Amino acid sequence: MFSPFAKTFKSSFTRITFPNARSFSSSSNLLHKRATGPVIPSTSIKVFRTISALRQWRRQQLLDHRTVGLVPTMGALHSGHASLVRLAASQTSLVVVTIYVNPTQFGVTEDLDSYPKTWDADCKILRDLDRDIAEDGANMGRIAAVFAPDTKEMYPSEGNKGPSQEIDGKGSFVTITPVGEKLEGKTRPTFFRGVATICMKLFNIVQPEKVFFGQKDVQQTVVIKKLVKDFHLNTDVIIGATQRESDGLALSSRNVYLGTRRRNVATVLSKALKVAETGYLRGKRTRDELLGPAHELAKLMLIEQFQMKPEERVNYEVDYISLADPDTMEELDVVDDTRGAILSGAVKMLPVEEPQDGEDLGAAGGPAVRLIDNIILPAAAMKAAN
Ligand SMILES: Nc1ncnc2c1ncn2[C@@H]1O[C@H](COP(=O)(O)OP(=O)(O)OP(=O)(O)O)[C@@H](O)[C@H]1O
Ligand SMILES: CC(C)(CO)[C@@H](O)C(=O)[O-]
Ligand code: BAL
Repeated sequence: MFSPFAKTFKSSFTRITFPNARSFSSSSNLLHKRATGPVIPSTSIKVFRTISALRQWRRQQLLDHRTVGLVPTMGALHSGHASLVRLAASQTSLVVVTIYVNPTQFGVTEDLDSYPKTWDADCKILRDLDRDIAEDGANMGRIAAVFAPDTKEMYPSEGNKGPSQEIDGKGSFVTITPVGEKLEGKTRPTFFRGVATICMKLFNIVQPEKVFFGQKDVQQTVVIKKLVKDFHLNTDVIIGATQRESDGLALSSRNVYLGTRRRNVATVLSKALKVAETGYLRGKRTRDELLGPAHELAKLMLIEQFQMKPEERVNYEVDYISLADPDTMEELDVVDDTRGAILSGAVKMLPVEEPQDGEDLGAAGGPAVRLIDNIILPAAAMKAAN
């Protein structure tokens, strides 16, 4: 494990048509065809589809003493991903971005099949981003490679049927408990098993000096830190700040499912968390003092919606709003000033009622969308030594 070298990949580039969202990859076959070659056109960014090809490249970089920063993604790239790539380029010589929609982190009833796949747009984003990075003299590195394997490459023992997505499915899995069973793990019981498993594979293949993850998926960062610590993986975990729309909504690939009506209300979660954060900054420390106003805000916003006509309103369910320990994600009754806490939440935006003719319902017809977000409550500054 974590032996110095690894392999290659192939990707399927499944094309999905989104009837109501910006079109993703359907038209630009030119870039698509070119991008299946060894580099993204007009760049030096290599495209690896097999583990063996990637390992061969990685071996040379090791011999040349170049550091590698890994940014794992599921594609459908946005400015949140771009910020992680920039961060990686500021700290390592060669940035490797992985684009792989990992089936084992999706439950059997979740959106694996409709998950946005935007290969052409992703290549353009990486091309432009790499140019920007090159122009900024402060950077240490560039985007060196994209690793976009297919599922046969990543789950070699599972053949054509692919790995199990069932809760009690058999296979070679990594589990990180109890943290992976709480919060997101409660609603998505196979999620962190899938994430830990695919990240273990990616870390073994790419052998990065540093790995970069977004704060937006805060529980994922806790799981990854534990994976690295408990399996003695030789890499540093670096967390990048959550990137947001101007109204506070955290960027997320799944936001394309929202459509206009729900997009306007999707700020409910970030607003609720902000209310709790304000309480903390004003000196409140107990669970009730912090989370009470957050739940109240979410309730009031929903009441407002239900005063509207069905064809105008939006419905949502708060899955959880949590106040948890920053290392274990155990729920807290009171925040310990010396440790701070993680405020996090999940809201399910339900499909709109009475969709109107020509209404922008969002990608894939506007299914239910699970939004997650969080805010770190910092440990109080230590008093000056007395
Ligand atoms: N708004 C954001 N700010 C910073 N990092 C982000 C943001 N959104 C995603 N990331 C990070 O990008 C990496 C890849 O995430 P992923 O490809 O799943 O995108 P996503 O937008 O989180 O998608 P999804 O909608 O499926 O949750 C993860 O480390 C994730 O935390
Ligand atoms: C880390 C990750 C790329 C693993 O598939 C995914 O969970 C994500 O995009 O956050
Ligand atoms: N960013 C998290 C990936 C997922 O929800 O599957």
